[in-house]
Order: sequence, then C-alpha cells, then structure tokens
Amino acid sequence: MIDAKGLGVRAGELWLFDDLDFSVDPGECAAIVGPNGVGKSTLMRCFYGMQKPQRGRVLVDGKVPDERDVEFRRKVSVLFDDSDFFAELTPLQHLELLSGSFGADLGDHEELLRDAGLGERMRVTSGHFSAGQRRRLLLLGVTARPHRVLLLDEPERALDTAGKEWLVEVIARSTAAGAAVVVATHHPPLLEAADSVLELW
Ligand SMILES: Nc1ncnc2c1ncn2[C@@H]1O[C@H](COP(=O)(O)OP(=O)(O)OP(=O)(O)O)[C@@H](O)[C@H]1O
Repeated sequence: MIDAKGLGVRAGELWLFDDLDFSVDPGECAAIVGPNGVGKSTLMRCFYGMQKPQRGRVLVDGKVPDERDVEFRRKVSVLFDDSDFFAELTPLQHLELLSGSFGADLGDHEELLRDAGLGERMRVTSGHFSAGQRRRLLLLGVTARPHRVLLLDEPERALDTAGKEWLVEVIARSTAAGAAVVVATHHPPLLEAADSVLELW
C-alpha cells in the first residue's frame, strides 16, 4: 500500500535520510522510531505528499501521494502535529460531521465516544478541552472515519495511561479492518504491537 524506494530528504546541507526503502501492506502496522530531529515527521510528510523527497520515490496505493487530491485524502487518514478540529462543535457533532462528509456509518457514536474516554464530554463544545481530551477526539476522528491508510505522528502525545492503551487498541482495529498504518512514535508498546519497525538514526 505504501512503497518507498531509495528515498532521500535533505535539510540544508545535511541528508536526514538517504537511500531509504520502506513498505507497509494492507492490514499491517509499521512503526518509525528514532531520536528527536532525526526525520520521522519529515518521512511521514513524504508519505502524505506534503514534502517532496530530493531522491527516490514513494507510492501510496500505486500513485505518487498528493495531499491536494480529494480522492487521495479520502483514502488516507492522518494525524500530524498541526491537526486540528472545530472548537465550536461537541464530540458528537464532530462524529456527525465526519459521518456526513464520508457518507459512512461509523457505528454507534455515543459508544465510540465512551470508548475514547469522552463519554462525559460528548455534548460539550470542544474548544476548552484539555490537551489529552483534544488528542483523544482527534484520534477518534482519524481512526473512525473510513480510511485505507493511516498516518499517525507521535499519537501518544498528551495521552494518559488509559489513553495510551486505547490508542494501541484503535490502531489494532484499523489494521484488522485492512488499513496500512504507519506510526512515528516514542511509545514502546506501539513498537511491540507493530508488524515492523524502522529505526532512523
Ligand atoms: N523544511 C525544512 N527545512 C529545513 N529543515 C527542516 C525542514 N523540515 C524539518 N527540518 C529539520 O529536519 C530535522 C528533522 O525534523 P523532523 O520534524 O522530521 O524530526 P522528528 O524525527 O520528527 O523529530 P521529533 O521526534 O522531535 O518530532 C530537524 O532538525 C528539523 O529542524
């Protein structure tokens, strides 16, 4: 589903990575690890077509990724650092919006929100949510919407222990439904649960 060959990205004079091969198939989760600043987010941005590699090529479902392409965006669900949601909407309204825009039945919205630890907050506008609550809502949105590819950049950020356990579960649900998942992470249980691990250094 994602297939990269000979990928190289330079930041200034320095090659963050070069000659990198990477692939992830439907129903599999690949984790990317490495120290701060090594290039994990940059690699994820290449998979979403937000960053053009200086060398090599990446294909997603056989095509060069293009974040501006509506068909591509419908297929590929992403959580990046700057991902955001509508502060004036409640979590229930977020799910209704997603369901409507994808024309999809996401399941029982209240049950999904209880499962995400947002049961008490499902009818409260999300603008004043805590960092962890916002992260739970974002993660629920990107994992519950229809997708064939899921890209998650440090999804564990701001989550408490229960939230991190839930995160491992929702990723497993996504792969079980046949999605190809890539997760850049510093959270060891996500590495243990992954089918493959790419270490950048
Ligand atoms: N567009 C750019 N131009 C120049 N340098 C960049 C650019 N994008 C990223 N960098 C640099 O590339 C390096 C890798 O950044 P990146 O965000 O990919 O790292 P990361 O592995 O995700 O780090 P972290 O674990 O801290 O999130 C950093 O030193 C960053 O400053």
